[in-house]
Amino acid sequence: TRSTRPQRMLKAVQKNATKGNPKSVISAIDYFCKHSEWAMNVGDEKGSILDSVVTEVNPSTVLELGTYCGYSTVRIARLLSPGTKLITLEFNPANAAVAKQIIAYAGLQDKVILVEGSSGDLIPQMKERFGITTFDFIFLDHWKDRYLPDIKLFEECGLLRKGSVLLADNVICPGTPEYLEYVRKSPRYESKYFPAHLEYTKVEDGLEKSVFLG
Ligand SMILES: CCCNc1ncnc2c1ncn2[C@@H]1O[C@H](/C=C/CNC(=O)c2cc(-c3ccc(F)cc3)cc(O)c2O)[C@H](C)[C@H]1O
Ligand SMILES: [Mg+2]
Repeated sequence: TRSTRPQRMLKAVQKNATKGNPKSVISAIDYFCKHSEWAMNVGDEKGSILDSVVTEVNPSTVLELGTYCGYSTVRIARLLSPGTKLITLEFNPANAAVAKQIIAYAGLQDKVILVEGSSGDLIPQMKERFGITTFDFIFLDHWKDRYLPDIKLFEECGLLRKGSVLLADNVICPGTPEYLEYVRKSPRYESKYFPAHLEYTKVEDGLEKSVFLG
């Protein structure tokens, strides 16, 4: 049967990237998406903004919602200080299988805990399963209509502290209007929009950075 796009992306990484070199894995995926097949990775332009926010926060506890193929997982994990791990949630087993191999090809498997399952089920388990008190940094890049219910779940589960940073992809395209309204109107968040473009296109998109005020 025909391969899937994630499988073809993995092949491109294995063919064009250097094992153990995260930068080359990132470049190989971006090249594949620009010259072979578009895919919904955060991409190089928004990825650079993601890099700068991760570097600024220098988080000890990190969560990513929506691993997909692991592109942003690799971008984030390569910047974490020694001993710090990121937890990434992916509910599609086929995506998780590809992401696992891409993360391993980058040599970052020891810095990543990939959990198969739905954020709605897993967020309430973070404390007991992973010994998390609060998250320093959260990257939201899963189904866009799940950003708002999941941020409310973080609040309910006491997983945010004064200064926790949430960074959300696609707040313009495809768009997350309810989430955007919530974080921009709520007195409990200080929100800032970083304009950019939809990965590998000229379409407007951007990232919303929201700091929890406690
Ligand atoms: C209910 C379970 C929720 N909890 C969940 N828990 C765990 N994992 C979850 C959950 N919900 C989803 N996932 C996983 O995350 C991934 C899903 C990612 C979704 N991303 C987009 O839809 C998007 C679209 C465009 C786009 C823009 C323009 C276009 F024309 C077309 C496409 C661009 C972008 O940058 C985008 O990130 C993965 C496929 C999916 O299995
Ligand atoms: Mg996205």
